Amino acid sequence: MRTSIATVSLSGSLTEKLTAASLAGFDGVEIFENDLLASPLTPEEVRARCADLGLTIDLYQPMRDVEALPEEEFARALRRARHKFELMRRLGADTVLVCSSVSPHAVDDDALAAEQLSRLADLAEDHGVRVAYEALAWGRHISTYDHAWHVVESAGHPALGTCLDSFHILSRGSDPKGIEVIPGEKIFFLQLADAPLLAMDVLQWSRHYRCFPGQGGFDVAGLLRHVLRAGYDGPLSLEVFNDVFRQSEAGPTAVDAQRSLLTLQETAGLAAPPAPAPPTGVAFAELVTPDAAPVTAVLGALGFARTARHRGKPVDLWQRGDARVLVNTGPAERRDGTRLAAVGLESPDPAGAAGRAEALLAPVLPRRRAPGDAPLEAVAAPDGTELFFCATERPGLPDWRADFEDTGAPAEAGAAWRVDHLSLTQPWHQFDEAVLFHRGVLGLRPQESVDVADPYGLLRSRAVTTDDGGVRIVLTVGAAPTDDTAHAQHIALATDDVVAAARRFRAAGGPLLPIPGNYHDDLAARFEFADGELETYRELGILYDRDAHGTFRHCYTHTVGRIFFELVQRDGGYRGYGAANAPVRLAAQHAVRGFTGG
Ligand SMILES: O=C(O)c1ccc(O)c(O)c1
Ligand SMILES: [Mg+2]
Repeated sequence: MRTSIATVSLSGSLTEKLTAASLAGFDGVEIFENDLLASPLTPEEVRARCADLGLTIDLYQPMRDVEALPEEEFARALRRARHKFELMRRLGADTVLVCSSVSPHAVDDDALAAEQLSRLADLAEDHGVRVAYEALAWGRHISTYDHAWHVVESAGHPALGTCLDSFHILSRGSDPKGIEVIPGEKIFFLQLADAPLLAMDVLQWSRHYRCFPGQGGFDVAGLLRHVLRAGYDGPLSLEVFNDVFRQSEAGPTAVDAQRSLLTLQETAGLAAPPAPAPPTGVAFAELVTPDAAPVTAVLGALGFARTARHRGKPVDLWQRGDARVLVNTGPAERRDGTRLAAVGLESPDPAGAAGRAEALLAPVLPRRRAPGDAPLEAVAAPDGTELFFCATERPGLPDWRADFEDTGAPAEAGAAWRVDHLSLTQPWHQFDEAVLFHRGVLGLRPQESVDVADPYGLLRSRAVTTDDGGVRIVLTVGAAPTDDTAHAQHIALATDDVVAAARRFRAAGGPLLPIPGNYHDDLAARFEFADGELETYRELGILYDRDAHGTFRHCYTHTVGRIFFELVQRDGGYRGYGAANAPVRLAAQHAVRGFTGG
């Protein structure tokens, strides 16, 4: 179907918004009145610009406080409307959005509302314009879509139809099934937006927290199915009021928006991009560093061995069990200190996964291959992390390790070792985009969003995972960009004996993050432990958590550059990440930062 986006969803001048929408592949736009008023372009120039960019103007909006008014006030509304219809002729826009009245003078009288909307539609018809009437969730007397439709239906005017907006419908908990009784040709326009599930005033929620479908908690695809069953065949248009998107660059936001519509259409059965081929595990995590010594000292103390070296690049493979860490000291990588630059995702179908990623507008990375290197498909995540789709020991697929030569160093025993999860800090303005990217492009499932108190800020964290936990990526955001502790990334390593792993690390000279005694005192109050168990945790700085499924024990290494490691032991199918312990961990990291340095 045709795709459209409201200019209010993007940042910048009208020209910047239109350019971004066009580059991201939208077919049309809804022009917001404020964007036009603030533009130096004449309506004719806006029309020409849109035509040059291959965009149609699908909607002009909004007109407010038109219906169910005392006659004098309605006369003033008609006067305004006449001006706007004339303007729309200059723009070449044929549909205007009218929001349900919020005026204190509006009366609770459906017959009057229908009569006045009908008179407005008469005037619109004379100008070749159609009126799409939308119930605002906070409308004074008309605030639900079925009520708005009832008024439109009783007006019975050919130039009057309704505009459905998923936010207004779903935020009020209305049942979208009722949309199916509306004749498709009377749905003049469809606006789509998602939102996180928040308990707050609906106007504030709408004006500040909307997000693109797939980023929040509404079943927008379910609503779309009802709209399609009604016979709607107009554009799918995104109308997203969001404080963060208003501050972000329009170009990437528009791509994020288009990706949202692509996955939404897939879910609703309207499009079939290459099917998701979710990763089954983490093949490797790649660190880049100007100086390998500090981080390889940590890996060595954790029991990793340098088992192989890349044949053509300064990249070492460090391994313990199925946990693999690449340490890259390439010259291009010397600037930012030690950081996690790439993730190898174990894929049953690397080419298929890359094909889907490309279809969903993920930037495909140039293959940095030397002749003879195994083919590696890679895309960039929104935060710049390179994601490689690769295969380890899969019959019929090239093995990424073919590019590495064994060092002969024996890997330490530890069959149970693997990457449990990766925690990746997102740029503050790309959190929702990152969630949608990992869900849509990689086929991971977003979990609940969690707030974590940091002594100097508040972090938001959301895991995206495969159902079996083979891949777990924790996306985090928050605190000031200058806060190094909140912006560290980490690699969590699963072991079946965290106590032994912690002791080994410490015996090898690796400092474990010290945890305050108050924390362990509190654990004693919350849980019962076997004799000596708590004392061991206290001694090693091991944190503890329990959920309905099992238990979680974890501890932390010191930080090198932007990276630290976590050792975790999950028992009994524990599903979380120890979020309850994260504030203590963050405070402890702030406390040691002064003398262990970055
Ligand atoms: O917040 C508003 O006023 C507003 C205006 C126009 C819309 O289409 C809408 O959904 C909300
Ligand atoms: Mg709307």
